Amino acid sequence: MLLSEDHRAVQDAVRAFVQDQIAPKAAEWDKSHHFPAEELKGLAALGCYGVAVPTEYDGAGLDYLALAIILEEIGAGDGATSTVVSVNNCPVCSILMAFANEEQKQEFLKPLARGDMLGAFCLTEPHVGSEAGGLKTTAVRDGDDYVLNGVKQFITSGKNGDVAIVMAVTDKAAGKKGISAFLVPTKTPGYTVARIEDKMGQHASDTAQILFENCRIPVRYRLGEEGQGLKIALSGLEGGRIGIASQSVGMARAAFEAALKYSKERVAFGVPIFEHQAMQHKLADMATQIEAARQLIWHAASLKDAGQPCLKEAAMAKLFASEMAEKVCSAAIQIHGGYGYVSDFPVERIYRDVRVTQIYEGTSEVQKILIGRALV
Ligand SMILES: CC(C)(COP(=O)(O)OP(=O)(O)OC[C@H]1O[C@@H](n2cnc3c(N)ncnc32)[C@H](O)[C@@H]1OP(=O)(O)O)[C@@H](O)C(=O)NCCC(=O)NCCSC(=O)CCS(=O)O
Repeated sequence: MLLSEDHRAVQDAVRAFVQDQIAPKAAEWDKSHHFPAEELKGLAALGCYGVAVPTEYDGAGLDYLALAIILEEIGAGDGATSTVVSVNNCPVCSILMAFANEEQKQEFLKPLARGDMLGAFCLTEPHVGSEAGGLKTTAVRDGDDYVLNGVKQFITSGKNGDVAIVMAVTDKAAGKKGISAFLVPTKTPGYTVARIEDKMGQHASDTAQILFENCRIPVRYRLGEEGQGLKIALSGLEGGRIGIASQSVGMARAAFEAALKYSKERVAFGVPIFEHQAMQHKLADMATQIEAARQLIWHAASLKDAGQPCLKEAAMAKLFASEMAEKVCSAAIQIHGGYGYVSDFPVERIYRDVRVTQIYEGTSEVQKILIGRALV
């Protein structure tokens, strides 16, 4: 698929910023677990926080293809940073665009799209991940308020975020149709960061467990109607999966480029190892897999931009890209030999960062459920 001049311009601008401001700092952020607030502001100024949000709501007014391109570029610089930006765009901004009323858009969507606020998405719970409809957090109506109680798990930007979209049960008897969605400013009393996860990778983004203890929010912060919460969450995850697929390609690309460079420098048996046919075959496979994943993502994004159903295509893109990325990053370590296993070279960090793409925003197994359903 050929990119338009406009998409190329977006790609060039974000790539230049990422290679200047993010990629050189990623290793240090990984070691110090530093949250890159300043660089995120820079990305927000480039329009990366609300890429597909219309300009009337302070977004960049672009499309999902642009978002895919942008998240690949950020992912190539730092996986963790691309996760923060991805979640803010989808599911957070995309859900607000689709389900928020005008007042909610003014109060939350505009600052989220500008980068004056950062968003989080609270669906997963300690005992409920893939079975999204089985969540236990409750929201009980009390006059003009709802009172939230429960625990949410693995929440990107749960600590550094300003507002969270929270799914909670409002009618237990109604099962999946008894779940509702709420906007919860993270400063609301009763919203507590219970723990920050000590992760394998992606150290520059916070992943939090959030405790809701009698967390009281006004009824006007409910998104859509009571009972629409699961639909709202799952529709937001569709674009989110295009985003995670895109960051996977970005990380795989960075690992591939590091391996290609190393293969031209490292000498074995009298020649740079790149000269050995076995090495070229490995690199050829990696480049081909990356391009195949990218094309699946751009296809899914283009369908979404055309207003066509893309649940299956987004699942395929996420499944293929995240599985591909782990294999490519592993191959990049192999090409580096022992140096691939130590932190002097970037591939060790990228491999740790990329592993979770097969898990969050729906595991590979969940993507196969979605693809399988579409085949019936
Ligand atoms: C495994 C599942 C796919 C099972 O789903 P269900 O069978 O329980 O739900 P459905 O009946 O299919 O859907 C419920 C409802 O939603 C509507 N829906 C579904 N998808 C869409 C969509 N893309 N657009 C619009 N509407 C949609 C569907 O039509 C139904 O509505 P009606 O009843 O017809 O009115 C599912 O449970 C699943 O996907 N599980 C994985 C959850 C997941 O990805 N979790 C990760 C969360 S985020 C995270 O990991 C943390 C990182 S971060 O901070 O974001």
